[in-house]
Amino acid sequence: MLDVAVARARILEKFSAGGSETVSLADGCGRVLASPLTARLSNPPVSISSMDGYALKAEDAQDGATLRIVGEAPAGHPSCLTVEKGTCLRLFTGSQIPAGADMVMIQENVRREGDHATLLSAGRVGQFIRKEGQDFRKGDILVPAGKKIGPRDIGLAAAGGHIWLPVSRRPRIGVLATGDEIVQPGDPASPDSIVNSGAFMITALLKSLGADAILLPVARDNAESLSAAIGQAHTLDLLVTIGGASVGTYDVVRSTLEAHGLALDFWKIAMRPGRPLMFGQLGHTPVIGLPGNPVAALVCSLVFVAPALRKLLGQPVPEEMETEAAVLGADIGENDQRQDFVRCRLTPQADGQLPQATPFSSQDSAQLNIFAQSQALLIRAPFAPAEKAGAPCRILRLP
Ligand SMILES: Nc1nc2c(c(=O)[nH]1)N[C@H]1C(S)=C(S)[C@@H](COP(=O)(O)OP(=O)(O)OC[C@H]3O[C@@H](n4cnc5c(N)ncnc54)[C@H](O)[C@@H]3O)O[C@H]1N2
Ligand code: MOO
Repeated sequence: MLDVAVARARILEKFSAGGSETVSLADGCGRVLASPLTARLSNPPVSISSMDGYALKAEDAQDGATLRIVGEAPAGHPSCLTVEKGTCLRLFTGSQIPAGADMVMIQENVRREGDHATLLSAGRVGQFIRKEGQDFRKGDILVPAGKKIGPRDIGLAAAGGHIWLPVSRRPRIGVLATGDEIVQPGDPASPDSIVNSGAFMITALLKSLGADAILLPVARDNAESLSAAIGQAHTLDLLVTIGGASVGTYDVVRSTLEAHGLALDFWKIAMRPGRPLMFGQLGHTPVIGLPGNPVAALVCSLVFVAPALRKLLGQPVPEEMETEAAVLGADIGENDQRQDFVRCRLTPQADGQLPQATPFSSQDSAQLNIFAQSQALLIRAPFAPAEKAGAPCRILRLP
């Protein structure tokens, strides 16, 4: 059986960035930036006041000094007056700093009588001035390519003068559940049916990561039904199938795909859960066959499908899975030949200490309730020895 890291590398080498498109700033949140976003203007574009008060020369800013007020400049209405020695200009938060002034005295520290202002404190050069380009300068890179755009990036892009954003096209990923026993959520329950939790869960994950994930109609365990679904594969960047990949008589996914020309790369890997994982290429479309057990399907999606999607989106993908350090919260037995992804609870520890990862007692790959309560997967290498509580370990946080 293939090693997990080798299987991951074999999958990832078949994926590269898809195309890009332009969306409006208002539609950009959650998309992945396709090329770096450069400031088209400086922020602030000129030096402005950060307080309501008076612009003056720092050399005049002595406690008790009285200055003549030469005019007023509300924000958005700059004054053409120059602040000379012995004078000041009334301004407000966001007002442009007038020529000649090099500081702002906050109005709480000024007593105004008619057109004269008496300073109630001293001041210094630059006080309460937001300098031109203090936030960023024209030409600065504001958001790097490959970043998933968040609300703060939208604000930055707006301030930088952008109304259109270059983003990666959303990869089209078809999610195909298979099985005669599979019914859709909400369908009348029968004792011999299993609800299609898998495809809904995988579609939700892929959408949250930026894909145009398409929930395909459930295919039955026969070549005709599967063939109908597979016929759409050429319109997809990736086809993900769920179930029917094992060794049972009715596990016909692989044979049907092969009859349609699937070039099988591998089938079965040394992973728990996830042993029957399959990967191949159907024409131009890669196909990842996930195991039917829903926990196995999602764990495999995190390890293999999510990084493939990142590559399609043009995002950097580290060569190795990104795991975190933790300590075991309980003793654990030795592992067999499969790399284990153990559902566990994470207990935060005091500052500076690693979280404790405690495995759930049941690790059945069909148990969604325990899976939903898990915060991480404890990763155990093939043939890892038994370990005691407190021993260092590696975890993969669950989304
Ligand atoms: N003799 C063997 N039996 C099995 C082996 C094996 O090596 N030898 N492997 C086991 C492992 S590990 C897994 S995982 C499963 C996976 O098998 P399949 O990928 O063929 O999946 P199915 O048999 O179709 O389904 C397994 C299980 O999951 C349910 N299922 C399927 N699709 C969904 C869905 N979309 N949503 C929710 N649940 C789903 C299905 O009803 C079955 O109960 O095989 C073991 N057997
Ligand atoms: O490894 Mo199968 O993938 O759940 O139990």
